[in-house]
Amino acid sequence: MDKSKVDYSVYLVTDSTPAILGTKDLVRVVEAAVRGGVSIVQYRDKHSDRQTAVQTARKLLEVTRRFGVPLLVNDRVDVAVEVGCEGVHIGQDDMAYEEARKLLGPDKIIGVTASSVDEALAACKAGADYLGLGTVYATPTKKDTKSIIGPSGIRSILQALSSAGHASIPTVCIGGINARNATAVLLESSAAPQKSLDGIAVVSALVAADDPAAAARDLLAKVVTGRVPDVLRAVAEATPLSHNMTNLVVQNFAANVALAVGASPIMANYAEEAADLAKLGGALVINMGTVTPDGLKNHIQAIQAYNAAGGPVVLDPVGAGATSIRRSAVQTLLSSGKFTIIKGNEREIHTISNTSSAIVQRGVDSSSTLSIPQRAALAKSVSRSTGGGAVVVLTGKTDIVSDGVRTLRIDNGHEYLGRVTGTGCTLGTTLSAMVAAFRGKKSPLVAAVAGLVMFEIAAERAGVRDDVRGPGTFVPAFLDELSALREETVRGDVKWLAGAKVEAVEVEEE
Ligand SMILES: Nc1ncnc2c1ncn2[C@@H]1O[C@H](COP(=O)(O)OP(=O)(O)OP(=O)(O)O)[C@@H](O)[C@H]1O
Ligand SMILES: Cc1ncsc1CCO
Repeated sequence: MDKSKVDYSVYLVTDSTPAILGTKDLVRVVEAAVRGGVSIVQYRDKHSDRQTAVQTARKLLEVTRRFGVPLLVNDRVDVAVEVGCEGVHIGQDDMAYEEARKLLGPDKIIGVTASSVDEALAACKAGADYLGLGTVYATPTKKDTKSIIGPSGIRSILQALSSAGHASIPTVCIGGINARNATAVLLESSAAPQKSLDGIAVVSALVAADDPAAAARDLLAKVVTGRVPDVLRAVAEATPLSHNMTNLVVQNFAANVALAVGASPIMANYAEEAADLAKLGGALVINMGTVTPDGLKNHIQAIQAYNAAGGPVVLDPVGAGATSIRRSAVQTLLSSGKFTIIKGNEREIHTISNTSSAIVQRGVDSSSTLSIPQRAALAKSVSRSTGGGAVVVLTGKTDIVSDGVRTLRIDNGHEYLGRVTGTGCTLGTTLSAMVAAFRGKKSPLVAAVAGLVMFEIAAERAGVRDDVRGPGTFVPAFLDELSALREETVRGDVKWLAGAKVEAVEVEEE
């Protein structure tokens, strides 16, 4: 397991006590929660004897390995060593970091709890792989007021970490976090410049839940939404290059949208330039809207240049189902390299899908519209079928975003977006800015959701303005609102985010 790729978004800490677990089976609860969106599990059991702890850890490991998420053991390093799980979490009173590292070796994850700036800095210095910051709020089991630091304590620690050069250490907050307070904690702590939380750790919000999978989905949507300001701030800070190889219709609109969201656009269709441009830390948009044989050759060369430089590539297969040329062009593009995001409407994404998928075969002919569960299954299966694990964004009145594991729906937007040409294309440009600026954070899914939420809430705000009387007056108002959302977010005013309609959706395994 590559430690740098661990996703800390929704971090489940188990509790086997009857007061929290009740009479349920812990392994089943964990399995349901992981299916719902938990990205990392910590087995915490202060009471069982060693043999029981080893047995339970083995059962949990069987579940977490099946879903590809890491399992850590709280405190009991010997149990972690015996079962060979991905690492441990240690508190300030538990075995010292150095001793744990000696027993586990360099490749295992060691997380450390920190309740103060000093503890956090010491843990970073020792070499901890991530920090659990808290206790945020008192809980029935943790009333020790000394360690209760609230969201403002979290923010102070994050600020100190970033000033001390530890901005890249992953952090989760822990202690009394649940679906009701998660958004507030994430937004308040993300007011710290440069550094915000990577996730939330929860105990009873999942272990005591009647439906742990639904509770995990709910938390996942909140964590992803709570990270939107991070992405927008990263764009504002980096002003990343958005290199567009796009269609003839949207050149000017796309360049203006790039500027409004905080990126630096260049419309450059000559692929010989791509190797140089790829070195500038931006992202490439490949839009097939006005495909030509020459354009296709340039697209392939540019995709390969960005792949070689490790730069993100957004594919927009415009009109992919409309002609046989486009059908084969999109296949040529897909086989020519890797994509970070593939964005298209239902017909386009369906065209590039592997139509052996039962869900797709049942639902689609040229005129049909898929239900939300079918669209979610389609996005997920297309993401899985692209070997590199591209995030698939399926647009429409409801947008679906899937990274092949987690699938979310976004219900924001305004009908004027469907009455102006090129909104899909300029959304592609927006997404390129987001993935370019957020690439160090390794979460193109979060970047994609941020782009969608910003784009669509800007459209909602523009759509209700008094000076907007139709699609014509909508376009300039939309540019204004995109720009205003960026400015508000940079100022730390994220009230607009309360209007975000993001939900995780359950997708049946095929
Ligand atoms: N009726 C609607 N209500 C709300 N949002 C919408 C509506 N129609 C489209 N959108 C939004 O508009 C954006 C573009 O999606 P759409 O599916 O229209 O793209 P497209 O067909 O590729 O567009 P184009 O070809 O014009 O570039 C998405 O963010 C989508 O959510
Ligand atoms: C109208 C049109 N034709 C080719 S691309 C494009 C822009 C919307 O996708």
